[in-house]
Amino acid sequence: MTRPVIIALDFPTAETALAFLDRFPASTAVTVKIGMELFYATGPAIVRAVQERGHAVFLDLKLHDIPNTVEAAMRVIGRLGVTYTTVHAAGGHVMLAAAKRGLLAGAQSQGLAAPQLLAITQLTSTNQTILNEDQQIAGSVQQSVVHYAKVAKQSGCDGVICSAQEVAAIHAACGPDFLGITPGIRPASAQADDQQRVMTPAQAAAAGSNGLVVGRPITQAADPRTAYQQILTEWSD
Ligand SMILES: O=c1ccn([C@@H]2O[C@H](COP(=O)(O)O)[C@@H](O)[C@H]2O)c(=O)[nH]1
Repeated sequence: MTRPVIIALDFPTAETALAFLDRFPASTAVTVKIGMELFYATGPAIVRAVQERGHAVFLDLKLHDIPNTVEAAMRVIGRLGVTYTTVHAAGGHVMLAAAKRGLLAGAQSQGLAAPQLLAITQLTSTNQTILNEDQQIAGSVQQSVVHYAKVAKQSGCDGVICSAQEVAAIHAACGPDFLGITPGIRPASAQADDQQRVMTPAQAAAAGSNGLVVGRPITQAADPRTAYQQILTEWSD
C-alpha cells in the first residue's frame, strides 16, 4: 500500500500553484492536495492541469451539508479522477453514506476508480478547550476522533483525516486497513503555526500513519524540493 507524502498546494492562483509544482522535476510524480483556496479560485481546471503534469490529486473540499446536496456534489467530484477527497464526519452517518454513493456513481459514469473517501474527524487545529467549550463535546479529543472514525467506517468511508497522535487508536478501533491520513506534520525545527496536534514525520511513521499531508513546511521553505526530500527520508526510514 502506498504511503504518500502529500503536498498541500495552498496557493491563491493557478499560476503560483503550477509555478511551485514546476520546481519538481517532471519525473517526480507527487501527490498534491488541492484545498478550498485554490479550488475556489480556479475550479476543476486546476485538477486537470495537475493531473496533466503526472501528479495524483487529493481534492480536499471538506463537504458538510444535507445528504442530498453532498451526494450531488460528490457525484461531480467522482468524475474528476482524483485519488482522495474529504467530507466532515460531523455531518453524520446518513450524509457520509450519501457522500460515498455520489462518489461511486460519479466515478462509475466515467469508467474511473472511485476516489478514497476520507472523513474529517477533529481538525488538527482543534484542541481540548475548543472541543469541550466551543463544540460542547465532552471527553478527550482522542475519544471524539475515534468515535467519528467508527461512524465513518460504518458509513462506507475508506479512512479519516486525523492527527498522527490518534492513528494507533483508530487502527485499534477500525482495523489496520482503515486509512489514517495525517496533517499537522511538523519537522522538529518547524513552527506549529495554527496546528494544535502535531507530530514529526518520524513520529507519524512510528505511529502507523497511512500518509502525511504537509503544506507550509514545504511550500514556504527556501528550498521546497530539499524540504520535501528531507520529510520523505524521515518518513521512509
Ligand atoms: O484536520 C485537518 C484537515 C486538513 N488540514 C489541511 O492540511 C494542510 C496542512 O497545512 P500545513 O501548512 O502543513 O499546516 C492544510 O491544507 C489544511 O487545510 C489540516 O491541516 N488539518
